[in-house]
Amino acid sequence: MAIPIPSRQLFINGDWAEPLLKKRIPIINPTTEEIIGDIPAATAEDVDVAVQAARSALTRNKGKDWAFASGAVRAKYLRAIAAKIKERKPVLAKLETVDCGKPLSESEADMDDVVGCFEYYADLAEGLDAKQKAPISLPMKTFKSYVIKEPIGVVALIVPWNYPLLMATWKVAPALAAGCAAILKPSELASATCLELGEVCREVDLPAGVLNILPGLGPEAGASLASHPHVDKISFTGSTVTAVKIMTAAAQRVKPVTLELGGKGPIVVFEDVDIDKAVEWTIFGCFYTNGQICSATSRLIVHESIAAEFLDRLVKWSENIKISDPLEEGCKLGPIVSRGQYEKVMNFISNAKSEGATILYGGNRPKLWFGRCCGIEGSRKM
Ligand SMILES: NC(=O)c1ccc[n+]([C@@H]2O[C@H](COP(=O)([O-])OP(=O)(O)OC[C@H]3O[C@@H](n4cnc5c(N)ncnc54)[C@H](O)[C@@H]3O)[C@@H](O)[C@H]2O)c1
Ligand SMILES: NCCCC=O
Repeated sequence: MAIPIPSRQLFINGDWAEPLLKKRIPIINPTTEEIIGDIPAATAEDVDVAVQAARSALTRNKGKDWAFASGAVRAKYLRAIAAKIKERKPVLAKLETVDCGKPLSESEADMDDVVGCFEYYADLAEGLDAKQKAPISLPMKTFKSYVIKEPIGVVALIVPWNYPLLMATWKVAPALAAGCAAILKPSELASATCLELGEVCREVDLPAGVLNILPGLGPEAGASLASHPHVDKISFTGSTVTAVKIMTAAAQRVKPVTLELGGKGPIVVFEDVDIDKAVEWTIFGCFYTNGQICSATSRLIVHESIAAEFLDRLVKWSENIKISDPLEEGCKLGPIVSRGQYEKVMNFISNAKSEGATILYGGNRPKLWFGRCCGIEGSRKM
């Protein structure tokens, strides 16, 4: 099924802008490994322009257009964005799937979450108005104290590829609800749906500069944002290695950061469980999002009295997972997002083997045409 891939530029100051150095990055469909389009690649030069646009958005009309508008005004935009995304769900879900490889049913669920998230923060933005200037009682009558909630300023939002539009929304929606102006830096591996958010912002007439979208390489666009003197805060989701770089850059200006990173998620199975249920949840935890989820149950600790039976059923379940083109009905496992990630996974398998692990199922490409998929169950005897 051919999906039209929109050709977009950077989204800066409410409009599309060609990257100043005219750089672009190919979009590779991980299922077919074909180049199906390209995305603009921002560099430090574009980051400067976008940061300036965001600062102007905060101060325009003395802040009354955005930063110091009522929460109800901002909520109106958030709801309008949610409505447009709901309208476009079928197209956005397909675009997400061809861009990052997750099964279509999961991309559809992500789009529902995106809509829900914008609506949720619209409610919170409205709720802010009643909380403004809440008095705080003090023992001394000569002083008055109030709580005033103000946006922190310009925020840089740097996100990964496994939930491209959803991870972006988790950051964009609260930032906008609070009255910040934002610069979103999607992952170079999956930026297509984040760029469509730019088109949605245009259609709902979001004030110019309130949201800017700058795809690009991490060390170029991402690093320039992290170290920019006029970015007030950074929110990052991704790997720990990158987080260290971002935190180091932010520390030079004592800039606050919020980090959501990866880890190793163990699932612990006791001897008194319903084995089939426990197997089902282990499989879900491990293979959802093609196994590329921060909360993946990537470490399994099973009580030894049920281990043999548990592993046996785990393998049987694994054999029944439908591995296919993620656009295909019923697909449960699509391709790994990129060649780089595929190689990382294969390295994990090879390291596990050399440390004495037994591969119970998979561990190789399941079909020749299907370049990058890998299903594995392993039991480490170490
Ligand atoms: N905790 C969570 O909620 C959560 C959610 C999703 C993913 N993750 C984690 O994300 C990781 C996978 O994502 P990834 O491979 O895209 O991570 P990554 O750290 O390689 O990249 C994340 C983002 O950071 C950017 N980046 C890379 N180098 C940079 C630099 N020097 N300065 C600034 N930005 C830079 C990338 O371009 C991308 O946009 C996994 O570890 C996963 O567990 C965590
Ligand atoms: N449901 C989204 C979880 C994000 C982590 O990868």
